Order: sequence, then C-alpha cells, then structure tokens
Amino acid sequence: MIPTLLQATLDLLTEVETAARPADAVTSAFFRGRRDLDDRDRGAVLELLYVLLRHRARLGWWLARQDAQDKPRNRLLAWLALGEGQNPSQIQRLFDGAPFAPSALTAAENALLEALKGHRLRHPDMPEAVALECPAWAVAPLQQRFGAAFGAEMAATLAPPPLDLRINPIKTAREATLRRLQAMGLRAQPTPLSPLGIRLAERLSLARLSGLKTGDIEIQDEGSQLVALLVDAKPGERVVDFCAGAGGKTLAIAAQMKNKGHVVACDVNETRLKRCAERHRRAGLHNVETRLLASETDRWVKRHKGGFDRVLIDAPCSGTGTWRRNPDARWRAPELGLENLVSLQARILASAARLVKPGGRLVYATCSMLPDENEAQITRFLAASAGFRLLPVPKAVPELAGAIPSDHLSLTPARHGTDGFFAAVLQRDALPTPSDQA
Ligand SMILES: C[S@@+](CC[C@H](N)C(=O)[O-])C[C@H]1O[C@@H](n2cnc3c(N)ncnc32)[C@H](O)[C@@H]1O
Repeated sequence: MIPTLLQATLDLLTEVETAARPADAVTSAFFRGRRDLDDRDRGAVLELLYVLLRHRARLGWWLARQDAQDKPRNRLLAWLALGEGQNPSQIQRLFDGAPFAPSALTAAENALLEALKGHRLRHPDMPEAVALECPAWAVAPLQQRFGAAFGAEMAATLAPPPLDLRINPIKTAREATLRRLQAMGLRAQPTPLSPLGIRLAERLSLARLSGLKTGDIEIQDEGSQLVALLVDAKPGERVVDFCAGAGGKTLAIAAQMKNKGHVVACDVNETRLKRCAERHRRAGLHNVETRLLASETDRWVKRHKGGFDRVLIDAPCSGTGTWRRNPDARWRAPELGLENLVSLQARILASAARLVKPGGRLVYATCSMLPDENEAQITRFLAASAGFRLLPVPKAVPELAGAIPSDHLSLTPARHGTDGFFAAVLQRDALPTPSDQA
C-alpha cells in the first residue's frame, strides 16, 4: 500500500478507537471529509482498517512482549512485520516522512521492527483467547456454548462476511434478480437457508448495484432475513416490531405483508426510529407507523394489550453474533454489562408479551451467541408466563422446516455461514388468560 493510504488508515483507526460510535459510522464521517480518496483508495483503507481490528489481540500481545505501547501506529508496524512479513528496510521506505505519508520511524520503532523480524503473527506462547481474538469477558460463555467447536466458531468470526441481499418479493423474483446480477459479472448465488436471499462472493460498492430498481433488493444478512421470516406476518395482520431500531427487520416484515395490514415499529431510541421512518418512506411502505417508547413499560403497551397477531422482539444484546461484520464491536464490552443486559431483555419480554392477542405469536430474537441471552432467557420466560408455549420452527413456519429443522433458530458463522442469530417462536394460547382481564 502506498504511504499516503497507510497514513489515512492510521488517522481512521485513531478515530475509530477514540469515538464512542461504531466503526461504520466513524468511517462514513471520515470519508465524507476526505474527498481526495477515490473508491479504490477507500476500499484499500477499509480493508487494512478491518485487518488491524481483526488482529488486534495478537498484535497487542506482540507489542506487550516488546514493552511497546499498544497504539495504532505500533499496531500497524507490527502488522506490516508479522502479518505481511515485510522487513525493517521495506517498512522504513513506507514511513518516509513525505507530505501526507507517515512520519519517519523513531529509534524505538526501528528497535521494535528489529525485534519482530522473522517472527509470524501466531506464537505458541499465546493464550488461546488471544490467538482466537476472543475478549476475556466472553471466553467462558462462548466456550460453554460451543464446546469443542469454540476455536472453529471464533475463527469464522474473523473471516470477512459475504454480502447478502434480500429480494423484495412484491417487486421481483429471486431467479430473475440472480440472472441480472450474474449478467453484471457478479458471482451471485441463492442463499442456502433463506428463500429470499442472494449471496455475493465479493464486497462491492453499492453503486455497482444501481442497475437494480429501487426497492427490488435490500442488504440484509441471511440470518436477519430468517428472523423476519419466522415472524410469518400475513397481509392484513397487526404486527409490532418492538425493538425496531433503524428498521432492518420491519422492512422485511412489511414486505411479507404486501403493504396490507398494520406494522408498529417501536423503540426507545428516537434517532434510530427516525431513520426507520425514512427508510420506509423510501421503500414506499404505507402500512408502517413508528412509536417512540419511554421504556419497555410505556403506557402505550398497556393501552394496546392483546392487540397484535405478531410481536417481534429483536432484543438489545451483546452483539456477539455480529463480530464478523463489526470487528470493532468485539472490543467493546456490552455497555450495560452482560447481567444488566440479560435483565433488560427479560423485562422487555415480559412487557411486550402483553401485546400479543390470544392465539397470536411472540418472536424473541437476538444477534447474540450467548446461551444466557437466548435459550436460557426463553426457559425463564416460559416458566414465569402462563399461556405461552414454544412453537418449534418447522411447526411455526413449515416452509422453513428444511432449513431450520429445530426448536429454535440458532445460527453461527462456522456452521451456517451467517452472522450469529437466535430466535424462538412463542405461541399464545387461544383463550385469554386471567391477566387479560386485569
Ligand atoms: C438489535 S437492535 C434492533 C435492530 C433492528 N431490529 C434491525 O433489524 O435493524 C435492538 C434495539 O432495541 C432498542 N431498545 C433498547 N432498549 C429498549 C427498550 N427498553 N424497549 C424497546 N427497545 C429497546 C435499541 O434502541 C435498539 O434499537
């Protein structure tokens, strides 16, 4: 990579590390201020940024071993030496101090490069969690979840994800869209599990997809598509997306309903909900209403008790299932702490369940791979809530029986090639329970 792009990557990495926002938001803002970088430059900078984030623990381990500070510039030097196998004189030529290039190496940096010379990134003394890039707080629960497959699953979270698209069945058919993408020279395949998905082998700028008509496709990971399909919303029904955020799943649900019926997209975050509303306007959906909640027990919930055929809870979670897509996320421990997050999820479940009408369904989903946020959460809810029972996936949505022949949806990067997702469908008894009269 040319020196000016190395410096741009360092500037971006520094911003990602200091900002309290996710890397993709920081990156968009950074590139808006760097009009001098064309599409190819941006692609190269992003690729190196993600490499540095995906190798952070291993690079940090080497820096600690050499008593060097774990900071972006040292991490880049360590990557060039250990990851790319460049020798000190090659690296000195890149750090040449020219305008907009990295400044010349200091004596300490030269000494660091000498010490790293000839080594490889992986070292036998590295603890397993470091070699697998697993943050300390998540090692025990992920080992509990995956057992012998822990290493393979962690390795899969380090591979760059493919680009998954969801076709909008109101506007187009998957076969027709596949043929159009292939005619554009793209390596496009149907996704193996979602009947609406298309997987592109290469990451590409969305400008290259502009040949497709607006609203024909959306970018959505196959796992997220399956969660929306599990809601199984029918035209004419009343549906709540309780933690709608920016509306990724609301969009898919409203498309299933063919613009007929009513969807209420709720969230406690006003900014996300505004983005959700804009997205629906752009997609031409008229049956979606957004509702800002003060909390999960907002008065609106009580007023609409028993009023909906389907309620989706896409709960706030540790996000461990998205590490493949958001490599910076693994280094941010859950803001609330895992325990508080788990109790927030339980409160959301208990409150949003009140919205389900007798005979209706509640779908609880996370993008977490931790049992405490998933199966254990459902077990606790069912033990505490009369009138709900688990509906195995093949019973809930027979069309998905082949893809998900199990009680829950439980996707992992190594086994399914998707982000990590969990979902369970809970059926409410057809007869109202005494609490409805309360
Ligand atoms: C996993 S994200 C939702 C992603 C979204 N469904 C999508 O597909 O794009 C979880 C959402 O839950 C929201 N949330 C957090 N606490 C909540 C609460 N107490 N009640 C309702 N929503 C909440 C967050 O603001 C966040 O947008």
